[in-house]
Formats: sequence, C-alpha cells, structure tokens
Amino acid sequence: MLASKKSLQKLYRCCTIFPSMINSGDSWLLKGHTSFQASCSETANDARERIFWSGQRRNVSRVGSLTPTCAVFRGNSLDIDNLCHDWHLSNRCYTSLSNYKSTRGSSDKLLGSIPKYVKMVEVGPRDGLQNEKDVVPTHVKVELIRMLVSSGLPVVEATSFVSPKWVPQLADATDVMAAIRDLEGARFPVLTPNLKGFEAAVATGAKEVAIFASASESFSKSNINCSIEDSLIRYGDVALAASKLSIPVRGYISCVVGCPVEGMISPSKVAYVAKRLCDMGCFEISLGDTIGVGTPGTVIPMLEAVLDVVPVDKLAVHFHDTYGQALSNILASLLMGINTVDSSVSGLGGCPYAKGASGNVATEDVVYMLNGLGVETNVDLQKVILAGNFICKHLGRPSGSKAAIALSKVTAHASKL
Ligand SMILES: CC(C)(COP(=O)([O-])OP(=O)([O-])OC[C@H]1O[C@@H](n2cnc3c(N)ncnc32)[C@H](O)[C@@H]1OP(=O)([O-])[O-])[C@@H](O)C(=O)NCCC(=O)NCCSC(=O)C[C@@](C)(O)CC(=O)[O-]
Repeated sequence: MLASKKSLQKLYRCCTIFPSMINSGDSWLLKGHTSFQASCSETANDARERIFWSGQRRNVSRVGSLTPTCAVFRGNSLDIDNLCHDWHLSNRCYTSLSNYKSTRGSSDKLLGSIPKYVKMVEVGPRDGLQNEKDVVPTHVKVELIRMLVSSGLPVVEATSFVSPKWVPQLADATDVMAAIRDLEGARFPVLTPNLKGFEAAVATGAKEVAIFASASESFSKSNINCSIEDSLIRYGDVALAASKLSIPVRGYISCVVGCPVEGMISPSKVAYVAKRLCDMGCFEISLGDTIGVGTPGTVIPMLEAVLDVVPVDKLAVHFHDTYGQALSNILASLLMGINTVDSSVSGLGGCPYAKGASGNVATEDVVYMLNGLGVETNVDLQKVILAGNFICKHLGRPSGSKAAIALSKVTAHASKL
C-alpha cells in the first residue's frame, strides 16, 4: 500500500533524530514505490535510471551493482543470482548509495575528510581460515580466492608460510600459491614470520609478503615465540631480503589497543613498533585490534600517536569485531585520513593465539558502509556476498556479515512477491 505524500510529510516531521534522512527518505519512499515493480527482465538501463541517488556528493559509479535481482531461499541456503545491494519491498526501493545533500552543510563538515577511495584488503583466506577447527581443503580455499578476486577486491591475502605445527590450517600454502599462480586481477600477499617462510613464499612465486609484529610483549611471545625486539631483528632480515628482490613488504602490528594478557596497550608502544617497521621499509603498516576491544575512544589516541611517526598514506586498519565496534572504529580511522581497510569475507576469522577474539570485520559490512558514504572501492558487494555464501556453506554456518544476511533476506523476500 502506498502512503500518501501528506502522511509521509507527517512522518518526516517526526524524524528529528536524524534529520538527514528526511531528504533522502523523501526520494526513496516517493520514488521507490514506482520502482518496486522492476523485475528480473528489467534492462540494466532501466535499473540505472531508477537508482535515483547514485553519488551526488562523490562521483560514484556502481553500474555493475545495479543489475536486476533474483534470489531464492532454500532452507538455510540461499541461491543468489545477481544479488543486488539495492533491495525491493512492496512499496519501496532502497540502496545503500547516498545522494544526501545536507541542508545545513553538516554532512560535509563531518564527513568531508573521508577519502574518496578506500583500498580494501581481504584477509579471509588467511586470517579467516587460519582459525578454523577443521582444515579447509585446498580446492575450497582456491575457489574462495577466485570468487573474491572476481568481486573486484584489489588485494587478497592468500595464505601464510608459517610453521605447520603452529598453524596446521595453512599447511597447504605452497599448493594454494601454485593454484593461483596464473590468477590475475589482485595482489596476493602472504605472511612470512622469518627468512625460512620468506624463502618458501618466494619459491612459490609470491610477489608480496607481510611480516607481523606486536605491540604487546606477551602476545609476541605466544604468537611468534619471541620478544618484540627479537621479532624486529628477524623482520629486518626479511625486509632486507625482500628489498633485494624488489618484493614489497607489508607490516602488521597486533594488539594495538588491547592484549588478552596485558590489557590496555599504550599508544606509544604501537607508535614505536610502527616506526621500526616503517624504517625497515614496509610500504604499509596495518594496525590490528587483534581482540576487537577498541572503541573510537581508544583507537583515535592510538592513531594520533602513530600518525606522529608514520605518514597517513602508509597506514591501514585491521579491526576484529568481537565487541561490535569495528565499523565505528573504521569510520573514525577514515575521518583521520586512513584509506586502507582490512576485512574478511563473512567476518571469518580470529587469531589462534588470542582466545575469544572473533572474526575480522566482515568485508560485506565495510563495503556496504563505504557505498553508503559514497566512497569508491571498486568492489561488487553482490559478488562478495556470493563468495561469503560459498565459504559459509562449506563451513556449515551462517554468515557473520549483518549486511549479507539482511540483503539476502530482503532479496529473498522480494523474490516471493
Ligand atoms: C614464527 C614461528 C615459525 C617460530 O616458531 P619456533 O618454534 O619458535 O621456530 P624455530 O625457529 O625454533 O623452529 C621450530 C620448527 O619450526 C620450523 N619453522 C620455523 N619457521 C618456519 C616457517 N616459516 N615455515 C615452516 N616451518 C618453520 C623449523 O624448521 C623447525 O622445524 P623442526 O626442525 O622442528 O622440524 C612460529 O611461532 C609460527 O609459525 N608462528 C605463526 C603464528 C601465526 O601464524 N599466527 C597467526 C598470524 S598473526 C595474526 O593473525 C594477527 C594479524 C596479522 O592478523 C593481525 C591482528 O589481527 O592482530
């Protein structure tokens, strides 16, 4: 049933909590009802036309995601054909893309410093699968990587060359790398804890590696069996070997706001390790809230300390979502100018040496938020959802992405109308 314009205006007057919704709400509610009849036979052009707010604040082009939608729910599994991130209910159409024009300019004041493009670093096949109880077969990992690459993700961390005794889940690193050797369209960094791992990675054709230090002494010992200082000496050797082969090295820092053993970690410790990694030549340093305890209240001071010693364009953020804070922490990081965000499809993951840590923030949720902010990622949300659906089906559990679950449900509902 269509609401009259008068009753909508009344509704808008009540909408005092988030006045920005009033303008955009007007367009989605009033125009949306004309578009819900769009069906799977609708042409892409028609679909494009009915998406009435694609990127006014930023130049957002998401043609790939505006294809018609068909999805069928069968029991617990969802068969998706061209799942859209705009969805259709009986009297409205909604998309996460925003064309909201602030009447008071507050949106630009608040969000104006957010980068126009964010590089997404997908860590699901490594960080996600390293924590699974059952070892995921190599062919499933490889198919997951292929699907993630096809979604447009520019970086997909493929695996780790660590001790198979410590992380048996990734003992097939060589086979994974052999299977994706000819895969194009993304970079495939791998974790290397020492020279042995680095040499093994290079032998399989790895073109980018990552080293992983910690801001917590206790976590360093439990994760890589050495002190922070010893790890930095070890990583210096890896960085030197990599520079001789012109292999870019990414640096991770774990426990940037909290440690499962030591509790709060001081920002100065994080800044110290970040500077050391920067000085040894890391092209990027990813700041990991390994146990997901951070809030903007702790993340912002940590970032400020790191920004004093490392340029902003070298920083990435890596949030786990244990306390549901990851998206707010990402937003805070974007507002501080950081434009590289790690995430994991379906929120897979955790860390074998950080008990209780839940998965990384879900890639689908981050892309959904960035789409809503009009930030370009070149990532096709529907295709990431398909990849998440694939791996969750294999693991036999639902997605950890709220956006994926919500979009799947509403789209499945729409298919029954
Ligand atoms: C660092 C080590 C290797 C030290 O492990 P260790 O036991 O101290 O090493 P070692 O030098 O004494 O060697 C012991 C054995 O391991 C072998 N070995 C030694 N190195 C390798 C290697 N590279 N590949 C394969 N084998 C290796 C070595 O050859 C030897 O074999 P053995 O003679 O007993 O048969 C071990 O502690 C390890 O593998 N740790 C990995 C831990 C890990 O992968 N953790 C998860 C990744 S970090 C993370 O998830 C956090 C992050 C990045 O996502 C960010 C965040 O969220 O915080």
